[in-house]
Amino acid sequence: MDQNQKKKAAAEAALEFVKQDSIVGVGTGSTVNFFIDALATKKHDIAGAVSSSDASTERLKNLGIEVFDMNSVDNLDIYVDGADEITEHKHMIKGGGAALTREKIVAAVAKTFICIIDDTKHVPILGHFPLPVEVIPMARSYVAREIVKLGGDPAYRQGVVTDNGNVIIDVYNLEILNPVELEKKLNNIVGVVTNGLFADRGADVVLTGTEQGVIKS
Ligand SMILES: O=C[C@H](O)[C@H](O)[C@H](O)COP(=O)(O)O
Repeated sequence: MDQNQKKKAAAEAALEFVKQDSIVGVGTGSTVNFFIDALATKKHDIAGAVSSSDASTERLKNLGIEVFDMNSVDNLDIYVDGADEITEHKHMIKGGGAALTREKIVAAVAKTFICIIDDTKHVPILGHFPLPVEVIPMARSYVAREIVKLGGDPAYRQGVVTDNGNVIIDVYNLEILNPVELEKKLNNIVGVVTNGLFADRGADVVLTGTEQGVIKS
């Protein structure tokens, strides 16, 4: 079974959490694309979706799923999204696809965060995957200098503009022993919109696609 088959299996397993007539929070990325395709098979059973990126919105609409404005939704049962890394404490690094800020907003509103991944995403300590930080463009150099003070190696993600019109700094060479604390410290730097640590609000349910099938934790 290859990585894509594992992602697809995890994504399809998330369907069991989708409640009748509900609005579903939808993340971004290759694993979520499998979820959106699966969700389309239930489109007449749900009220619609809220989306964390222009890319997911387009895919949802193309498959006939109504996408609501986030400001018109005051609560969500579930948010389904992938991750770039996840620990046994369900802390994550996200934002490999630059969608971290909208992902964090939708996740914040949802009661249950369901993380769908293949088994390569599990790590003992976060930080091997470079940590994405979304930054207001004029603050880019300042934020990079502040990140160096925190012990990271910042790299500007060339050519990438987020859906919010900002830039991404990827932080290399971090061994993140206290993700909740680092998440707060990075968010305190002026010019940072948000960072890709999802630790203060991590996942609630993890569905991992493996050779042996989907494991729920
Ligand atoms: O910005 C992108 C998101 O945080 C994705 O959820 C994350 O990068 C995982 O993506 P994929 O499912 O493609 O591995």
